[in-house]
Amino acid sequence: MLYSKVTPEQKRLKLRELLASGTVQQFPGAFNPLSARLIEEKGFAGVYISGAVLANDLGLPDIGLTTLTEVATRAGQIARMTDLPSLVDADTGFGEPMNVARTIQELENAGLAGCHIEDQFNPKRCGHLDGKNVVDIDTATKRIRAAADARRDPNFLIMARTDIRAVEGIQAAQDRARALVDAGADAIFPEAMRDLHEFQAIRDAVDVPILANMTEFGKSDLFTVDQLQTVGVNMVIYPVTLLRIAMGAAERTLESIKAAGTQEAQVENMLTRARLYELVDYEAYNQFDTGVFNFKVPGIR
Ligand SMILES: C[C@](O)(C(=O)O)[C@H](CC(=O)O)C(=O)O
Ligand SMILES: [Mg+2]
Repeated sequence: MLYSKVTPEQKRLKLRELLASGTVQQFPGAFNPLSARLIEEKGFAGVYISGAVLANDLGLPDIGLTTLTEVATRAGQIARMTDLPSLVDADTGFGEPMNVARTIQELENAGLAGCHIEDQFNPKRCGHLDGKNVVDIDTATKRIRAAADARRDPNFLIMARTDIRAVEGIQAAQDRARALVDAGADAIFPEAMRDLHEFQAIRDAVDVPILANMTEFGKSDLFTVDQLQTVGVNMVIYPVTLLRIAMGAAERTLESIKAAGTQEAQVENMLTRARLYELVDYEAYNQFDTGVFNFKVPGIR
């Protein structure tokens, strides 16, 4: 009922354990707080909170227009719905290294288990689009050092994302990954890897956990967990999958209502009222009310 009773500290510890397990951990992207509960119920390891989803949900393109306040608020709303650890996309950290430091503390306050900070220039863009640019090594490492120094919970995961592969190639990505780890990154997100060999190259370059971004319509094939396991990936995200599916269903439903004059044909595809109530734990609220308001005190009429 209400929100998760697992504390942010416990979730961060859990994330560390998951990443140390040696098996690929799946983190689907929640597109709203309730979908985080669905992700947990279906047995996934954790929840990813995508910057693209957050921006698109507001009707904005994913080009760094969302603010720290918007991201921390929404990420906090999602994280508190689940007992699982949540990893949030903090884009380029929302400014200069000092802003990055503040970003980390706000995300800690919002109950996140960790975040990733990338080395793109602003305005940033989806890592799977062409025409990206990255900042120099000095700026990139300063962002990560500021992030690592700012956290108050040593288990809050600072993941460094590098977008350099698409600009300078896989060798540059290996070099940058090493430098980011030296600067204090706990994990590496190598963006827009072309194939499994490239994930292997990053695996060979660093000792920390690495993430695979299995976003649809991007530069990578959609590898299975078994494939990713063979190249030593620790965590896989499906960042925009649920939003794409939900919006696809919404579009088809609207067209069908328009054409048929009723939603009748779509009802079988819907989450039922009963299932929706189950997800929001409606029954527990009924019980809570009974306990609080239906008490009797002897002698009081
Ligand atoms: C992972 C990502 O950063 C996101 O915001 O979810 C995006 C996903 C996407 O646009 O498909 C990315 O840059 O890969
Ligand atoms: Mg993003």
